[in-house]
Amino acid sequence: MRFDFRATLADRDFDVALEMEPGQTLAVLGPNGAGKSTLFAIIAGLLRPDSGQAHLGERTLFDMDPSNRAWLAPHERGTALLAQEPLLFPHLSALENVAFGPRSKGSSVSSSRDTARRWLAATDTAALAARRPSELSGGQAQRVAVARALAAGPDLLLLDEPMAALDIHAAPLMRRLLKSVLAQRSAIIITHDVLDALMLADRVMVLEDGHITESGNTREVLNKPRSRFAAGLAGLNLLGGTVCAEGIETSYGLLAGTPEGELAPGDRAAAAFRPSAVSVYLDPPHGSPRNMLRASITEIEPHGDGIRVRAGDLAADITPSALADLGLAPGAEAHFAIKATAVTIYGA
Ligand SMILES: Nc1ncnc2c1ncn2[C@@H]1O[C@H](COP(=O)(O)OP(=O)(O)OP(=O)(O)O)[C@@H](O)[C@H]1O
Repeated sequence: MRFDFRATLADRDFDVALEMEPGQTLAVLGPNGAGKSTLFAIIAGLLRPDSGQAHLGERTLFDMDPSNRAWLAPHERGTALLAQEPLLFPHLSALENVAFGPRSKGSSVSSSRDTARRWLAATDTAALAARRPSELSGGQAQRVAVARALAAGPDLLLLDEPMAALDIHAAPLMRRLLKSVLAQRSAIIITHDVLDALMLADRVMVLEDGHITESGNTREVLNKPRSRFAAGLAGLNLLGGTVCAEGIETSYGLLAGTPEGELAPGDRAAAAFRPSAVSVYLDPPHGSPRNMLRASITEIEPHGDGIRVRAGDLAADITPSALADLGLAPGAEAHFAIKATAVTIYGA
């Protein structure tokens, strides 16, 4: 179902507009306090915005315009919210939890239970039907919660970090389950995980300080991020600057790279490159490559099997033995070499 939404909420500095085509899954990414939960609360009818309106298919979820005011209660909206924690009714069995939605929509007891059994089967939890939530593992309870959300037949599914509370064994199972249930279904998923965005979403939207800073096709945004936040998620360095004849002039120095799309001198652009493509030297090496940026080291931290060296917005991945050889420490001036072939430059 088509969904359009626009809302402002002054005391949270929230101002967001978005549109979704039927069957699309949108991933919402953003740092803590960006407004992701606020977005869901307004869509689900738990929070009133100051202005704006939203439509889901033919239904007006809310319209804050005084001349046209409309407000649907949460249970009338056709939305279902799946929280980080499963939030199942503790006194009901898994089957009764899942049957609750259809039952409260007026289905008979037996037909609600049939629907519940179907969704328990679809979420691979049929064998757990008689158990209470306290008798389920975290992963099992979250799968039952997915069944409960879907059994209500929502037109828009809201998933708030559904993998966050799961351990490393349960998360891949849940991801696979969501991949199958989200196909052809309108859904918005809040996530901090780039893998979820890539596997589950058609589009991503980056929310920062209550405003959208970037949105678009998932692969495109992660391959060519324009916001620092998306670049961080994609594991890329992102430096902004101005296009010049040799490449891009950044605050760290000139960077040559491969331009993508039409770029003219003077245009604002971004340069993206992997930290693994950056080498660190205390003294500029002889026969130095073209891209040599000078910066002061701000942090040194473990990263996977290696070491990540940061200098402001620049990150380089080096080996522990290189760190020992170089004797790097925060505060030291260093030279960061980046092969031009590893740098992509595109319009910002
Ligand atoms: N109940 C509340 N009353 C007033 N302000 C709130 C309330 N909840 C959140 N805020 C504020 O609204 C802004 C957005 O918060 P929100 O919880 O929507 O962010 P979020 O992106 O979901 O963050 P997180 O990733 O930490 O869950 C923040 O400035 C936050 O302090």
